[in-house]
Amino acid sequence: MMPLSNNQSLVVKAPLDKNIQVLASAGSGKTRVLTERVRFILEQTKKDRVIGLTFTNKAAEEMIERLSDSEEAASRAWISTIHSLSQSIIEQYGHTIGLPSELNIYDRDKDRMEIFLQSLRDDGVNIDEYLDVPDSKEHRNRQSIMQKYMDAFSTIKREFLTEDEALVKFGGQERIWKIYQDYQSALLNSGGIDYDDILFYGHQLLLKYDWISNIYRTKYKHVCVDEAQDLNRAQYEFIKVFCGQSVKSLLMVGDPHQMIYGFNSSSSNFLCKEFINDFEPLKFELKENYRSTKAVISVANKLKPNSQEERSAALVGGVTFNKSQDEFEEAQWITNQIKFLLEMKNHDEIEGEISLDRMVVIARNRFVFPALEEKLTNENIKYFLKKGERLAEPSSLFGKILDYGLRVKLTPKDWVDGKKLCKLLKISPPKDWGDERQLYNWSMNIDYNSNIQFPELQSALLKELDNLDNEEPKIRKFVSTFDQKLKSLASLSDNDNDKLELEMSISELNDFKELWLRFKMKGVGGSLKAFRNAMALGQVTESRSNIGVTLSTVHTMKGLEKDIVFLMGMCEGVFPDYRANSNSEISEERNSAFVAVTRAKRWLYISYPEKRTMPWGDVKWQQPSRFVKEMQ
Ligand SMILES: Nc1ncnc2c1ncn2[C@@H]1O[C@H](COP(=O)(O)OP(=O)(O)OP(=O)(O)O)[C@@H](O)[C@H]1O
Repeated sequence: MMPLSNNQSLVVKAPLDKNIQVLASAGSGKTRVLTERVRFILEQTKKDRVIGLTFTNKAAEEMIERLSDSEEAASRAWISTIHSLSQSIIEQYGHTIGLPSELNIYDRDKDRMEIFLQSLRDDGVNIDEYLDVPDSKEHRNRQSIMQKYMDAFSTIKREFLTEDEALVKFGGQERIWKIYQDYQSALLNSGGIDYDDILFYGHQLLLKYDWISNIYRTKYKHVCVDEAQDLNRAQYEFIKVFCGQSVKSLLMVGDPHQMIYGFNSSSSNFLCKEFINDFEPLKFELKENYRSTKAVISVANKLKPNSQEERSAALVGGVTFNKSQDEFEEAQWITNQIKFLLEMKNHDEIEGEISLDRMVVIARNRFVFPALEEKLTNENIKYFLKKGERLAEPSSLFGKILDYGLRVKLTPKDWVDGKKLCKLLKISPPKDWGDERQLYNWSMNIDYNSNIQFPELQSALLKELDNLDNEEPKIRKFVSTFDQKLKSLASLSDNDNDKLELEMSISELNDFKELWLRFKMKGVGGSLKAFRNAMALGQVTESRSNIGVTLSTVHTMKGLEKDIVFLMGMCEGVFPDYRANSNSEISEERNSAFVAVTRAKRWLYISYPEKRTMPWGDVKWQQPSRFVKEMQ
């Protein structure tokens, strides 16, 4: 491995009892410095433990991978996302503030909405009548009002707003606080919490009970935070109270130019201002870009003047711009470039053979990709869409029953999933929720003559789910039983619809098995509850090897790099997004463009179409993105 630069080394070897701020540009080796710092702390001390905090599970895995050769790291370093750390605190001590001992995390937006609507009904609000308007425009309008409430609840939790602050922020709506509190109680009454609550309650526990925080503070003397430009109030306050007065070694690394989660209430102020005021850290800057060629750095610097310094040994590289008539011609152009590069095979600037796995096509959002996907498929070029950490919704009836059934089994009070299940099974929902044997009862109530697909199979599925041991579920056996059942049904069936349903069911059962195996490999537990929560927190998303050229949104490519980057669909309205109007929103779009560009190690191709077909069929003229104009 290349040695650390002098500046990187200064950070890694800084005194162990000091807080440290590192402002570092794209490709300057942040992740590298962070992992080497963890290694250094472990080497220099005999017993000290370190916590490394990241935003995504992928980033945590990347760090664990880089430290995998260190035995000390295995026993004395805990690398985790901020949410996972908080979740484990809640699991241990949540009962002290009245949280259920078995946590159910409502990870789907529409489930949270259902709980919100129920809390309004309980309050005597006739919300169903309100939402049931025939005019479709008005209907959407009212739904979006409800969504605004949900967003407000998230903001209250992410920004730790008090009642008064919430009142100011949401324009003097006097009832907002009461409505919010009712939603919170409704969540707890359904046996669960939502994603934002994880940090909210974790913070509350650490703040209220010194004895709990001291357990962690005594154990972990060093805390290292990656991508700290993306912290929001809840995350920052959580870290702050986690460290308290006794942790004297808090390292925060970040790049203000790459702050792209403003919609999550993130702000680089936490790294750049509050951290300085609260922790008085030593300050370091890393500007040299070790990743990219001169050509890429020069374009990045046009978007963000003086953000990057060229390393003296940087290669020349290349940036190409292309204007196409429409998105189909653009897709053709990219496909041609890919073929040309593959035929070239070798080039001095690329280590090893030029192959599809060295390439990524990045766009502002995933709706830009269809034309390209079609072209790549026609030309037999393998590709895959890079997924975020959220799991896809199941689409077969079997997959849905498996998913909702598991949730209800673990949280019998979870009426949200319970009701969905009853609807699918065409049985009437119970009056009271909480019966431990609900699934078994429902399996007996299914009417085999009703028109649900494969009622006997679904009934058997509920029974087997009910049978699973919570602590030591025999998932392999469960999966193989249903795999056989589904395959034998498929061999008997001659109805196309049924065959399609069975095919999807088999594939979703397989996904379930893969998730389980991945979960088991992680060694974070073996119970069904731990499994479900790992799914909710995105800790077990796809491990399947991805083959071909990567298609990714900017946000999913954060922190990663490829030799060859295509940046497509660069029109005004797409990138920057048409919803970005204020200065701060546009500046965040610029950060996103900067992140996209700086993923490139060697060559960058930037393209835009002059016309695009809208989802409703119209063809619309496009303006090239202002960012393209700046970069050209
Ligand atoms: N001292 C060094 N010498 C040579 N290469 C280095 C050095 N430090 C880092 N690199 C390489 O530079 C690239 C960028 O490093 P890394 O991913 O750690 O940067 P980063 O600052 O986290 O990037 P970003 O914020 O843009 O995602 C990697 O390929 C890494 O191996």
